[in-house]
Amino acid sequence: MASFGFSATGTHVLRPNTTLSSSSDHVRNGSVFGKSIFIKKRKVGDLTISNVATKLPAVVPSPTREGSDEHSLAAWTSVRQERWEGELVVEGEIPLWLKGTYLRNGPGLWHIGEYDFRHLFDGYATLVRLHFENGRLVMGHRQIESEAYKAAKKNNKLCYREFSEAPKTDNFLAYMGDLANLFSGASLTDNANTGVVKLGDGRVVCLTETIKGSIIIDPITLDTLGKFQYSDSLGGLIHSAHPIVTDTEFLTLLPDLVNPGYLVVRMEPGTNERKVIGRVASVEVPLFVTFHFINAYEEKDEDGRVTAIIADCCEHNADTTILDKLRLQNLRSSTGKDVLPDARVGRFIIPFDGSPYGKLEAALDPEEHGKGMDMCSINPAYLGKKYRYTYACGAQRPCNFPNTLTKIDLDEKKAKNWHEEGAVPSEPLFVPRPGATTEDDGVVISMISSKNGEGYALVLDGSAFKEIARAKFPYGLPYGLHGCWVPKN
Ligand SMILES: CC1=C(/C=C/C(C)=C\C=C\C(C)=C\C=C\C=C(C)\C=C\C=O)C(C)(C)CCC1
Ligand SMILES: [Fe+2]
Repeated sequence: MASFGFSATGTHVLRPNTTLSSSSDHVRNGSVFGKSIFIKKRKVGDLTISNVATKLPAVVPSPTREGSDEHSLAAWTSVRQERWEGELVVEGEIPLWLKGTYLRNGPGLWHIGEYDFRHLFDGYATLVRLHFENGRLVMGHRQIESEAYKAAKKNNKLCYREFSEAPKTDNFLAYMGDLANLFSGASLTDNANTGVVKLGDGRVVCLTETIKGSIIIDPITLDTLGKFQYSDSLGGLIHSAHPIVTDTEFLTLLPDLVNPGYLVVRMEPGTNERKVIGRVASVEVPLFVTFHFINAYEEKDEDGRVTAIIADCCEHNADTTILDKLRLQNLRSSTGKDVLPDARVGRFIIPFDGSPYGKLEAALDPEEHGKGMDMCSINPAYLGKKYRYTYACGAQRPCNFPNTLTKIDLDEKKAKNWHEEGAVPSEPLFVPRPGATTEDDGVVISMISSKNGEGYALVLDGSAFKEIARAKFPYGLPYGLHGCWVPKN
């Protein structure tokens, strides 16, 4: 009995004029849960793609399990099989300049055997790949082979602590052992399910909030290549899984438990060594709740002197109940109910005049984006600079989760919203057009869960914020968190 519920053969959605290769291209490629995956490799134009037909036990989550049935939103239902790859049929036109791969990571498998996880963040890392080239689109998805995931498969039970889940202990002694392992970090997960970044040296690393949950993957095959082993002696158990990554540096925060605060660390491309470059000094600001900062930059006066730091974030009105709303039972049961707590683009104004107080205000009227706001991106060329546009998920009420894609103009204080009734979009990633001279010249990529249980990739024009292409997935995929763009060089 396979430990994970997967469906039968992966179906392949192919463009009308392509044919599958001969069976001689079948490559038996390892096995998942004792079953075989057959991969057919073939050339389509200059795209090498493989169609993965998985012969796995047809164990589909029961209607009562995970609240799933063939018509429920796939966003909150476990990914139906370990992996799939194939070319999708594109409706509309993908710009020929769009050449590269959008990788999106997220917690897409929310059960083990008969046990269903409680929280969105608990799921095992599911990596989705959208490769754009010559106006065509190849999609793939695959589980990340963390120690936590492999142990769960092998033992058919939770073996490491996840966000809201802890392994069951049989007795008090085992409980004390688990507690000791918590403080040593041994029982903390390496389930790298939160984000994925491309380092300046080309390595692609999946991340979660635990340092040991830094895992290198192959951006083409989605193979798990191994742990990203930091070579410094900074130690610690957790870090921010939301680093700043450019072609020249990787910056993140390490909590300093000895001298309360955060260390700012920097790692250069081609190395695994993080170096401390500073600490986070602080001023007092109003209470706030955020998961994600959008951008920050120096505000200067007419003489070029820095007068303040402006830092924008997706701010939940200092209300922590958003975490409870992200419990899977709530996400599955409250579809269509207007229970999503309000959120806004929170703008911090941190003064440089020595004042110990900073301000927090809404950067625009939250009604512009339905008082929903999270999962944001910007044009990476404007990182750390004064900018005008951010792309995020907003709300069209009534809703229990952000259900629009939203382009926010911070100068005009206006928003443009894309919405499909009953659908849930994941984080919109802005990809600038090579050679672009304006901030919003590019495309926005997202993955959509439709209300009928299906799913598709969506490409919007970054300026008009109108749909230019979509491509349906072979089946609905679970919700995902953060992604990155890996240009085809
Ligand atoms: C936070 C810690 C841990 C784990 C964190 C994990 C696994 C994921 C965190 C994901 C987050 C913060 C996602 C936020 C999404 C926000 C959304 C979709 C908001 C929508 C609102 O409208 C460990 C690994 C358990 C360690 C301790 C700390
Ligand atoms: Fe995040």
